[in-house]
Amino acid sequence: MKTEQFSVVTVTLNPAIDRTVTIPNFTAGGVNRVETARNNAGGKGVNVAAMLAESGIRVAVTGFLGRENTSSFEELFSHRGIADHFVRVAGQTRTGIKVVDPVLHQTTDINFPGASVSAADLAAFTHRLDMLHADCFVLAGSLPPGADPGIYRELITRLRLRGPRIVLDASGEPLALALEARPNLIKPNIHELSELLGRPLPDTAAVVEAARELVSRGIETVVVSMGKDGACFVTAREAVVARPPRVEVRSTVGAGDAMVAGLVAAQFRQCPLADAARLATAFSVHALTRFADGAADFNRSIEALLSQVTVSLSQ
Ligand SMILES: Nc1ncnc2c1ncn2[C@@H]1O[C@H](COP(=O)(O)OP(=O)(O)O)[C@@H](O)[C@H]1O
Ligand SMILES: O=P(O)(O)OC[C@H]1O[C@](O)(COP(=O)(O)O)[C@@H](O)[C@@H]1O
Repeated sequence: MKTEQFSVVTVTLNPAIDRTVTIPNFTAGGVNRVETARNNAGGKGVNVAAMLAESGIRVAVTGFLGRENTSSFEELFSHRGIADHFVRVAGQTRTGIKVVDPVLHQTTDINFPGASVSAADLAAFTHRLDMLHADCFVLAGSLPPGADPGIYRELITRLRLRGPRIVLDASGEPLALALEARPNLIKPNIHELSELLGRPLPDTAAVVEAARELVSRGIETVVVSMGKDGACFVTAREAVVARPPRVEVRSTVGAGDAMVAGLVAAQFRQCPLADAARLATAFSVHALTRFADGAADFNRSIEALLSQVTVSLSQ
């Protein structure tokens, strides 16, 4: 395989098919009846790539796909013009259940661990990654069984030699270890950041302070998403908070991934932090207000949402 150049490469080591079921008044411990059900190819880096492709950015995807159920992924990639560099491995890509409750307005995620990857699979993936060149790499999501928790740290160190920007969306031990390799941008949600630092983050001021702590450890940009309360965007020079408008949420699945996609798109526009916060939030709100089937005119939808986001400076 010869080397190929892209604007963005997203890495999803543990992709997932999202089976979204709509259940009005979903009750844990009770009998629940499904109103509608649908399957979408997903996983963090896949969702980021799908949105970037919609916005017109040339993107490739890699990671591991179980060779027994690739069709929904292949359809998505060919439909969106995404270059498919996933390594095929034995077995099936996991399917996760997303319960959307249109009455109680909440989404319940049931995520599975995923199929194991072997040492040979990991070697094939590293070889594939070496062939892919991009201005920006996005490493996102949980790890499949068989991958070392330090894998993001190692991948960042390896990619760093080639000089791209590196965005990481991870949690738990893989995130903690990866920080040592200093990705350019991370986007934990408030729960992931609280777990990382081992303390509660009761308000926005506490979140900004925690993000500054990570900036002081050498991460250029730390973005902390806080669900309906918006997100904090923090660099060494400034901190801003972006609040989404009140919208009718169809599903929160992929809202964080959309924010990552918006942050990457903002890098290509060379936006100041406040504009990047506005754009990233508009991407998230776009994802919240429709199911993952693509908008008739993605860029027009984003433009319309930009003015509805409230951005303010933080202390
Ligand atoms: N219920 C909601 N109402 C309005 N905006 C939301 C809602 N949930 C998420 N968002 C928007 O999506 C962004 C990312 O969502 P969040 O749930 O924090 O990410 P993650 O999926 O990574 O946990 C938020 O910063 C916010 O702008
Ligand atoms: O890799 P993880 O952490 O198990 O997450 C996978 C899940 O996250 C998603 O990418 C959605 O993530 P967000 O809701 O955080 O944006 C789903 O498509 C997928 O099922």
